[in-house]
Amino acid sequence: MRLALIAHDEKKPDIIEFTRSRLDDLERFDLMATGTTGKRLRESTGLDIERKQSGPLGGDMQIGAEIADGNCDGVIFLRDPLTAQPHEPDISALLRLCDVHSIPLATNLASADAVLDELVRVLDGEDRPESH
Ligand SMILES: O=C(CO)COP(=O)(O)O
Repeated sequence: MRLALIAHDEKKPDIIEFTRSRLDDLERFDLMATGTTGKRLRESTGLDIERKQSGPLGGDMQIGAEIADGNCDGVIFLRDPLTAQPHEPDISALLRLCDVHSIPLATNLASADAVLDELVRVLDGEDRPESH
């Protein structure tokens, strides 16, 4: 199962803290991230994370493309609601694609736990041997 992790600059400490607190669960996923988020998470957690471009340079669009191709099962995107972003159209496009393709999306810490809990529940179901 493939999960995208993204955080705006003001939220990077939060995504690092979140990732540390859910390390055992997150290790079960195939992870990808926008450039700087992925770099910071690799450095601080040692997780193996595929890094896309930095968000303002097209990383949000690349994750959007993964969603459109059916290669992303969830997005945790800790957005900064108080700072204008130069690539706001890219951000809106990514959020829109989550809705188009019905991809679980968390945009703050409280919902991040809820989305991850649900994805882990699905993973546990997939891991369970089939009963006959
Ligand atoms: O800007 C972002 C998402 O819109 C995040 O990009 P970085 O992870 O490269 O900082």
